[in-house]
Amino acid sequence: MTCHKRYKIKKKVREHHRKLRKEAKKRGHKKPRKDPGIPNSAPFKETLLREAELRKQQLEELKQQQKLDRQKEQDKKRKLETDPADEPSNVESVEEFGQSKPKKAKLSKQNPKTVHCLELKKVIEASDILLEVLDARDPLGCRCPQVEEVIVQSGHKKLVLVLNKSDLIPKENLENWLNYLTKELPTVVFKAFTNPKDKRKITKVKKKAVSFKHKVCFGKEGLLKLLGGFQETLGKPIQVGVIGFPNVGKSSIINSLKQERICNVGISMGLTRSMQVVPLDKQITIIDSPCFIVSPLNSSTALALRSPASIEVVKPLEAASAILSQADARQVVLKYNVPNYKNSLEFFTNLAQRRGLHQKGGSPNVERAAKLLWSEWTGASLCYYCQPPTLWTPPPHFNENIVADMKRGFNLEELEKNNAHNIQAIRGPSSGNSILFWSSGLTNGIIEEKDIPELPKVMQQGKQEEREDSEDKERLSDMSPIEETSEALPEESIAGEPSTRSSIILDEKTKEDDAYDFSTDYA
Ligand SMILES: Nc1nc2c(ncn2[C@@H]2O[C@H](COP(=O)(O)OP(=O)(O)OP(=O)(O)O)[C@@H](O)[C@H]2O)c(=O)[nH]1
Repeated sequence: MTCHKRYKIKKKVREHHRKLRKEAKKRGHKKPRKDPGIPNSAPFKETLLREAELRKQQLEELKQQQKLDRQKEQDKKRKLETDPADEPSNVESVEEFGQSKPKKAKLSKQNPKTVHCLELKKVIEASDILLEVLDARDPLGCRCPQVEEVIVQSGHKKLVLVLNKSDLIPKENLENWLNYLTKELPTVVFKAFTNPKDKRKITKVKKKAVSFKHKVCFGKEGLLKLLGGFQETLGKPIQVGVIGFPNVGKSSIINSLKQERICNVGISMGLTRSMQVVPLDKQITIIDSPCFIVSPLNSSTALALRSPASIEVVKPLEAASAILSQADARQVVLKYNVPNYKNSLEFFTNLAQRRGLHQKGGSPNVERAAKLLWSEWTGASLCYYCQPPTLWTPPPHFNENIVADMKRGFNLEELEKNNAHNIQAIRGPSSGNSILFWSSGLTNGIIEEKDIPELPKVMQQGKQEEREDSEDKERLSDMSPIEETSEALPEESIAGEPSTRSSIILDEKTKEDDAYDFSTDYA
């Protein structure tokens, strides 16, 4: 927005408020007095604030309940009005990437978990090699035994582990994990290209200037050589599927390999919703996939860290408390610069005060503090690490024959050399600067649509509306990807669009500014 337009709006708003005040004065209304809150000198201020916070939460829960009840009633009414035959009952078969708009619209009407499962199965089916991407901060927690079992049972597919985000863990820890994982499967140490301006809002003009050519990424050559070598032994073009839990960096790896912003990347979990085919060269094609669906039977920490927020309902306070319970309290206190805590509520109260997260009246906003911690632990900058188990025990779906079979056809010596070189080159944090975390182990996933638990009807409807909204956004983004995504996802920029196009859009916007009509737009 231009300054001219902004100042014009501000002026009009001031005038409008002045007018309202004048009218209220004429009618004899006085401004209600502001609540000064609890004075600092009051005894038990903390307890009182916490009680107030609890009361507010209860009130919100009540409101939520009422909203759900209202939705239930509306749902009933709608059901009576519409023809039940119109409802999507059976799962439609998903078309290939590049599917037509009406088919996309049909997909969006399905349970998103079903769509994820279908797309994932398609990716597994279409691939010769599957790259299971693991967040180096919790590699075991990013492995899904159910998906691995399907790949092993297929008999002829290869599984390779990619230890991504290796810049976020200490070097010794990275070495230990590499030693542990290579006992089982070929493992590649990787650090994908990430946008340094991840957390800031980037202007559209700056965004297009970001080039991949000079950005730091480790493990690309090693991975390409590994895939190239395998392709040569096979003697035919290969398809490589990239799979994993949300936010582990699947799309970032593809972008790094391609040196282009070809896939959507972002801090929000579950961004990729359908498979995307990216040809690397004539011989190798990479396929991006939506994330695994987490089984509700997992521990609450696994659910908090691995559930895509776009399709799962997770309460921030519960999720953050679960994460906190498995982190080293001493290091957490040092990292967040808060006093020692006895329970998670006390920690979040302290954190909210420390970060200036207050509600009206001055009470600490515990909910926002919990959200902040949760987003940091699922995001892309917090350094934490887990220790690998002391003894290597193969998962039940692996035996020695399978391990040997999975390694056949790869040049493992070259891979080892590349990994050693990358470990030396990657600058990770020291163990004092990162937080020790106790992993919950392998995370169970759902691969068959029939295993997906049914959502309560009311929630289905809520999610349906959300999806329709995002479908509309998608349609808009088809017209101008950079424009749209910059507003939806300020944290991370998205796939490449010819730079001229965004500048045209900017020009058009600037022209529009002068044509702004306050009386229609503000009213
Ligand atoms: N520090 C660091 N951050 C990374 C790395 N790789 C990816 N990220 C960040 O992790 C976040 C998630 O990356 P994505 O590539 O969108 O992850 P994804 O697995 O495709 O996510 P979904 O589409 O949600 O399944 C982004 O903010 C990336 O910038 C890495 O090697 N190091």
